Amino acid sequence: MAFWPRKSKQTETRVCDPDAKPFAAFENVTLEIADRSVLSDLTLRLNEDRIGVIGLNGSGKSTFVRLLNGLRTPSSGDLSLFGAPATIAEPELPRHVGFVFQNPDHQAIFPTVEEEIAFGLTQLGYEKDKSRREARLFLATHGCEALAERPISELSEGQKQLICILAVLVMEPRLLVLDEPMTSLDALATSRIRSMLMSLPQKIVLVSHDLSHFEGFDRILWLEEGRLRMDGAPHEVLAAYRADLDSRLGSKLELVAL
Ligand SMILES: Nc1ncnc2c1ncn2[C@@H]1O[C@H](COP(=O)(O)OP(=O)(O)OP(=O)(O)O)[C@@H](O)[C@H]1O
Repeated sequence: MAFWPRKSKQTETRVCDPDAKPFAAFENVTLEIADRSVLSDLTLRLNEDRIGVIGLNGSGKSTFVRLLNGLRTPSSGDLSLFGAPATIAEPELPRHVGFVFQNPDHQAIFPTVEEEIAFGLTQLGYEKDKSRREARLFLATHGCEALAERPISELSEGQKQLICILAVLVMEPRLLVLDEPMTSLDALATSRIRSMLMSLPQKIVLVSHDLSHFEGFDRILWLEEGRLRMDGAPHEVLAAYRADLDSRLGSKLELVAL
């Protein structure tokens, strides 16, 4: 599903400050699912324009980024989003946080591209006709006008993912959270989407296993078994992560050799 439950089209921003610095503040945040600790004791403040999240499978990356748009809530600790406690900010988060999933088929819900884009505008309160017109203009701005009437199901994976990103961008969120959005794309589609992401004015939090996607990023968070193993400048964190992967691979190879 692409969108969060909205309380009302007319929901006015009351508690969130879109310009809050940091946009997210975690204080001893822990999250349990089915009595298992998935995130443990996270304390950090997020304010950079480009933040990457890395870690092995199951380390808690997807769960972590879902805290940023209210899809998950902490079991304990304090989480503040856009200057307000997460539980209070939650109804306003769809206005401020756009979320892009790994699989566009889990996100796109309308038959055609134009309808998918227009839906976001109706959520902002546009009348149906105006939202369709504005959707067309928005697609043209991003060089995608030719796709407007195409059924989403008939698009390539790269085109689908691009439309999913545009469908959240049309709502002009302050923060774009992307959970492995380029996993199924070829090198060309990946490169196009990456350059488009880097040119956006939005703050971005990106989860990826492909470390090359973090070129030009400001900060990397490395999660391991639900804890923050390292947090810092990309060149330092990525080098440490690569070294850790190498040592793990090395020890596995030694075991195989035995
Ligand atoms: N709905 C759920 N029910 C039970 N356990 C869950 C659920 N969602 C996540 N988990 C558990 O939480 C842990 C972290 O999962 P998460 O998807 O956040 O990891 P990840 O780092 O994004 O993994 P990947 O790289 O494989 O996508 C895993 O052990 C997972 O099994």
